[in-house]
Amino acid sequence: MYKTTPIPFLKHAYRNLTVLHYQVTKPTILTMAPSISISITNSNSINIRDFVVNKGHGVKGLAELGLKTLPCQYIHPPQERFDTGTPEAHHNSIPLIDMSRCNDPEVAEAICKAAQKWGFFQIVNHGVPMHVLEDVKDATHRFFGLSADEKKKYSKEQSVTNNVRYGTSFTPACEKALEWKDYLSLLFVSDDEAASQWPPICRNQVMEYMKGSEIIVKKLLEMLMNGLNVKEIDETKESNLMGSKRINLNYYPICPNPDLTVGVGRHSDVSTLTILLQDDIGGLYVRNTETMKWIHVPPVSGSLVVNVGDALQIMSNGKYKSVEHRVSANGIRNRISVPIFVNPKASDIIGPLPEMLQSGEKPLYKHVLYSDYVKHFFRKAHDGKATIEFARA
Ligand SMILES: COc1cc(/C=C/C(=O)SCCNC(=O)CCNC(=O)[C@H](O)C(C)(C)COP(=O)(O)OP(=O)(O)OC[C@H]2O[C@@H](n3cnc4c(N)ncnc43)[C@H](O)[C@@H]2OP(=O)(O)O)ccc1O
Ligand SMILES: O=C(O)CCC(=O)C(=O)O
Ligand SMILES: [Fe+2]
Repeated sequence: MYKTTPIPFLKHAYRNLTVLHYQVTKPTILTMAPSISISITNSNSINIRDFVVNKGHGVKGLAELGLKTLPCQYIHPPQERFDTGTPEAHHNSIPLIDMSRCNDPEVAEAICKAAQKWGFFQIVNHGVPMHVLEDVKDATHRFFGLSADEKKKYSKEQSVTNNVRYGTSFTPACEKALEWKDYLSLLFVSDDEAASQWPPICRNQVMEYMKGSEIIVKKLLEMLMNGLNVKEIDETKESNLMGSKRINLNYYPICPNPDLTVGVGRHSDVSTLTILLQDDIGGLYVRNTETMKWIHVPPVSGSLVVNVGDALQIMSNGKYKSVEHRVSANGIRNRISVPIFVNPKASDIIGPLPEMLQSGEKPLYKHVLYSDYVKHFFRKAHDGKATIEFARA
């Protein structure tokens, strides 16, 4: 890698139009992804959005240019940046729950309490084999190790199906500041579709992870329903709770100025439950809804992070909380995470469960078509807890 001098030169205050100018000392070839090189001379410039979003290099391709400074398109306003200065005391973190005694009422109680207070908890001894977790992490690194051209085959523009999507940031077209993350999003429709459409480099490992987590997902939802006095999960409820699954592979490359940007901005998930596998790097922060402070979710080897999504907050009429969370960028190591979003079916209508309203409780949410709800989420930049207002009664 050759040496470059001052990067970037910020042309305009606003990001969409900004062109990043490089000044490069001799020689003028920057080596990037294995098979690609860009020739940059003193007069050359590249358009960041075009390079990252349209050309499919992603933020990983950008990071691999050897930037010394964060491009202005990624600079977030001060109030959205991470102040890692005063972390909450260690005891005040999300619960870590041992699922090996999953028929013990105390375990069920701990889960329901965590879903009410934190909306987040971690589980160990969950029954998903360790090699399945390791394999899907390796597969994630393999997918993002592909060339930009290979990955771009799965982009919105080129993918033969809407159910497979490679992208970067969250909604680049709507965002004032981009997020420092690339992703591959896989909506599970059927074994056959996954076998023919998911990228061969990771599909078996993702399938194993998805199938391997089915038992614990069911168990968690049963416990949570029990806590709402829902004794039987009939066909409709089963569809509302776990009628569809989406698995995202997230990649957060090393960032030149992690303090100025975010990996993922403040949001709540639109799922029923999310089961998240993170590696050992750390960077996920959860809002403590009582103090409003951000709490770090420490990586625990072999654990899975579980969080309540908006669909479950709506169905439980607000009893279980889908809590705001966000991810920092990292200046030293690349990070990956693999969430499984367990959702209602797109065609389901969701609202507070009848059991929640039996005793005269007022419905906090109206009934909404789930696909309308998700489209609303995907139509805007991350905006914290605002999404759920779409379903407010
Ligand atoms: C990426 O960064 C993220 C992602 C998240 C995700 C958190 C979740 O909770 S995901 C769980 C979402 N639930 C489901 O997927 C349920 C089942 N699926 C559906 O209901 C449908 O697939 C659909 C989501 C409603 C989309 O249906 P379709 O009619 O096929 O419409 P499209 O044209 O494909 O999409 C509409 C609109 O949304 C954008 N979009 C769709 N899928 C994704 C995706 N996986 N990632 C990002 N954006 C997506 C798409 O761009 C379309 O907008 P256009 O403007 O392009 O038309 C949390 C945090 C993150 O940082
Ligand atoms: O990477 C993480 O730890 C969390 C990512 C996340 O919140 C999401 O994909 O919805
Ligand atoms: Fe999330």
